[in-house]
Amino acid sequence: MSTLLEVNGISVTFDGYKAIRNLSFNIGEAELRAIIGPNGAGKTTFMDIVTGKTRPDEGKVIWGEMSRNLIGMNEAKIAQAGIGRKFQKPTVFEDQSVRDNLTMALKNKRGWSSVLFWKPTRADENRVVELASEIGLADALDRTAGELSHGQKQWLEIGMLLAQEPRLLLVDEPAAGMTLAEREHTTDILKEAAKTRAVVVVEHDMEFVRRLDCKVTVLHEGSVLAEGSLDHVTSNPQVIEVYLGR
Ligand SMILES: Nc1ncnc2c1ncn2[C@@H]1O[C@H](COP(=O)(O)OP(=O)(O)OP(=O)(O)O)[C@@H](O)[C@H]1O
Repeated sequence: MSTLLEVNGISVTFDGYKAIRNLSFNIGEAELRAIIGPNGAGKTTFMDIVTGKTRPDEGKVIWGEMSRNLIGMNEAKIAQAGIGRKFQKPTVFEDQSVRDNLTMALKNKRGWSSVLFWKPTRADENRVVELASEIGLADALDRTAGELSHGQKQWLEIGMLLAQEPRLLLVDEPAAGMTLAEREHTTDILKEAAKTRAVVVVEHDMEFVRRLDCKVTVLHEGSVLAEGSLDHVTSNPQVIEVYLGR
């Protein structure tokens, strides 16, 4: 598998505290990866660095075939380069229908210049239906987003991000606040999405991570402590000590 994202020697200090210490690891094209680690391990800061929200003191984030360094690029440029981020809380337009939310996400993909005069084509309408079915909301297209359950809102937001066709999707704690059935469906959506793009999931819920059935990176004190299958990392004595033993 070729590398899509390479985090190379990243360090970040907040008020004298080194939150990220010489962090290095790679994400492949069309890879599903889980990132776990105890509170304060640096998971959110890692996503903030990749998306341009936080600038590291040292290191590079190398992206794509052209090996562009993302450090120093602003958040909008990084999003345009193909990196989407799903925050923990869903941020859908509550007063709009599922269809309109997905349509707006397609519209955003076209950029600001075309936004004013943009009208969805038949192909766009079909894409909206396709996206709704990918996220399990085909029957809810005309429902108002505000009426959806928490899990459904999360899926809608994932659909809105997929509408923008990112090559890398970063997802922050998708399982939080979901029922078991919702968590299972979320796993399916993320696994399916990762067939055609890289998906990186930060998650505390171990059962959810097990169902993702993918390579796991364990962070601790801002560095990679272990990497491999969930069984491999959870049998590592250091991981047990710093993370699972708590
Ligand atoms: N803006 C900031 N200013 C000061 N310290 C920060 C800032 N952001 C993060 N930190 C510190 O950096 C460390 C890493 O935090 P981070 O939020 O990345 O961890 P995390 O692994 O996402 O934790 P959690 O699982 O609790 O979300 C923590 O010690 C945190 O307190």
